[in-house]
Amino acid sequence: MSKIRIYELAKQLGVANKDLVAKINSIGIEAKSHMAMLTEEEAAKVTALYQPKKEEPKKDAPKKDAPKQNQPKQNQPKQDGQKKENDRRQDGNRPAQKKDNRNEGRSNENRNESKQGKGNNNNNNNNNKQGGQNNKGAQQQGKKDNNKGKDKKDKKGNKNGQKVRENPMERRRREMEEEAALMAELAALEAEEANADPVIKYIPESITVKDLAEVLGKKGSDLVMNLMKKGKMLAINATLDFDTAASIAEEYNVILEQEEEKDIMEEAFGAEEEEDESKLEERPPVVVVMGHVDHGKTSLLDAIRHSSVTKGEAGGITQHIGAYTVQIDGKPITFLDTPGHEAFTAMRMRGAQITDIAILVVAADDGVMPQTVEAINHAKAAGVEIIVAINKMDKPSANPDRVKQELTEYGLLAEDWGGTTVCVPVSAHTKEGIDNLLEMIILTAEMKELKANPNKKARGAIIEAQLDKGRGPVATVLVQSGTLRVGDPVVAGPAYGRIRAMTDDKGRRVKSAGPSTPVEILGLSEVPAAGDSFYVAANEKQARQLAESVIAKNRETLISQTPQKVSLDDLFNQIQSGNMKELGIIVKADVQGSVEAVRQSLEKLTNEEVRVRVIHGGVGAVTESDVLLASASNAIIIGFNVRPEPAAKAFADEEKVDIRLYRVIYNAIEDIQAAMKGMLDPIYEEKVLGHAEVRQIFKASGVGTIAGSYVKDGKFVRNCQVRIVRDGIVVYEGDLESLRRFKDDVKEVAAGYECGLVFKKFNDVKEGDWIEAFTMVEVPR
Ligand SMILES: Nc1nc2c(ncn2[C@@H]2O[C@H](COP(=O)(O)OP(=O)(O)OP(=O)(O)O)[C@@H](O)[C@H]2O)c(=O)[nH]1
Repeated sequence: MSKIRIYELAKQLGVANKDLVAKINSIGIEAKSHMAMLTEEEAAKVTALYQPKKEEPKKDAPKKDAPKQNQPKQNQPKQDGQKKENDRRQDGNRPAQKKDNRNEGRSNENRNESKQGKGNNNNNNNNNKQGGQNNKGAQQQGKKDNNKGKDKKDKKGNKNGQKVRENPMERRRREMEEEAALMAELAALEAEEANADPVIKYIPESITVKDLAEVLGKKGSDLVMNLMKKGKMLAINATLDFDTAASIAEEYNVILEQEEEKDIMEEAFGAEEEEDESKLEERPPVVVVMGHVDHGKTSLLDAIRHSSVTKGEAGGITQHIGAYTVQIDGKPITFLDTPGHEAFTAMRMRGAQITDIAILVVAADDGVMPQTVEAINHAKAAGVEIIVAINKMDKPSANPDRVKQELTEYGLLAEDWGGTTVCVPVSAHTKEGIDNLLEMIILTAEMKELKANPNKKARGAIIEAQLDKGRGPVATVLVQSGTLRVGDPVVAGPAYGRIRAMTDDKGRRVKSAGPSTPVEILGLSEVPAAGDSFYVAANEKQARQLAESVIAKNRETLISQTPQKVSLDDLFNQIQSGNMKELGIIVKADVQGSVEAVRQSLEKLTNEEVRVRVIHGGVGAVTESDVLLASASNAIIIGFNVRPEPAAKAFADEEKVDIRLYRVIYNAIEDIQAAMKGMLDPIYEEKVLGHAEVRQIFKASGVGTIAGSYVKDGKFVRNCQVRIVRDGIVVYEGDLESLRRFKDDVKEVAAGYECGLVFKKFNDVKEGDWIEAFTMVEVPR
């Protein structure tokens, strides 16, 4: 054993958890609770503390090996079952022990009791009382069944003793009292021990307060109350991460262990484990091309595969299946043929890490533009190697140095400037530099030592998929390991089926596809999503069952995850519950200067609990791509003097991404600051409750003017606010002091009833006045 929890050691030593924790702390080892872990060394140190005490007290108390000689009968039977407790029992048997020593003995016996039955325990108590007179106890040892009877005998014997000796009743009484006290203490310890024996329970990665309460065997409301008393304000439906739940559970003596997050597919097929080196073979790199609009992504991809998709598909030689492989000096490179980072991010969102290298296309005449920055951020976030292709070098206005200069601002320093980023000047038009770029890709890939085992069942990712009228669901898949074959039963998310046919990127029918090979497959039951992983199942039945489980799980996840996205309103709760360690923000503004200003001001808000990080900043409207990034990174979007594009707004609503729009930077900072402290001022909105007409005025001394009114619509409720309208003009707005029906105060008066209204500090109400009742309600931001 390398580590031991304190409660386990306490059990071994037979001491109360609390005492042990105190003792541990007293020797300078920090331990918050009995759940804390001790290293082997620490445990030994602590154990040592308890050993000398056993030996020390009596001169006739035997040392080390002696007990066996002196108290053989007493110890032997117990040794059979409980070697470790043996010594402690001796403590209990010793008369002149100090109080805490006695406690040790007792708590030990207490445990003993639970293990060996009551008789035995009584027996020990007797031993305790009788101190050195161990013989009786010793005679009783090992005869558990007879213990009770023996015990009685003991007592009788004592009584006899009293008769025979005229020894003072007093002493007997004291003894009885002592026994009673001892028993009570024992019971208390027993209860404590029962409590202290922690239970291990398993929970998922996150759990709601309600479910946690169930796990702990408590009422949800009790748990909320207890947490509240400890200063943790958590709603019953609040979701706690594992660590928070575990620390709460500790207080209830429950150890939480995390259930393995069971990915249906991984459970069925096993995680992609480290392969035996000898089985691995080199595989082609998978490359994605990213960059700003019109910087030449398509042209570059085009130039690379020597066709001209921009001028229309040439003779059907190359099929557009979403990915293709080119051979460079006999070495293949697989390109994802979907330029732009949307597809890339969509895949990443679904957990698919399929690309090895990202080519960042930057037009030499245009330089780094907003989408270039986005692309950099996306690639960095995914941990993908970036190679910069400075395109359009054929243009007279091309200025590669400016591009390199601008890239430095985003952490990319060109190799020839002393950095590590490979920058290759190219022209998709003249093909200048393309070979060099491809060479760099090969080099980078070699450095990365990309390998996979082709000799096993295939698994990989869906690159794109659509429903073809004639052929049904068609999916382009990228095999990541193993070899995919026609006839294989596959499952990809909710889709399953036996592969009917496979086509490669050149439109040729193929029978198999190895690692890093893109192929189009037919035969799936439905259209999977880009980014879904696919697996080859044992048979079609297994594939179908797994797909069905995925469908069911997706439904659950959709329901449970939807409200979990971060928003400023629940930021504080998330910080409190430990869910939020980093607040990601995307800043969009009208000018670059504002973006920078906001970035700096916001990042300064970082404190010990939460790090504020602007993961992307740019000029212009909030776009769908911003929302996509926010959603994938669980970030919020802040806009200055910009609006979201309508589609982005709709997308944000769908994805539950919080978009905040401001005109003044300071307001944004204030909001985030307030949200981090849980003090975001709520927004209130007036809600009209009803209307009444004043029909008669009464004066009552001590009360003031009572407006006898008739509720026309809605209702009036106690403590609502009112405005009195006379000839279209509001003459009073304030609180309703009292609401009565006849002489009684009432909670509410509905439409069609008469009532008496008294207004706070306003008596000038007149017949015919129109009263509007309203209340202010908090509205979600
Ligand atoms: N002079 C010159 N023009 C180029 C080069 N590469 C691309 N272009 C032109 O730049 C324009 C945009 O090229 P695309 O390949 O469509 O750019 P893109 O980045 O794929 O654009 P989107 O798909 O709209 O994001 C086209 O008019 C191309 O002809 C180049 O190397 N030199």
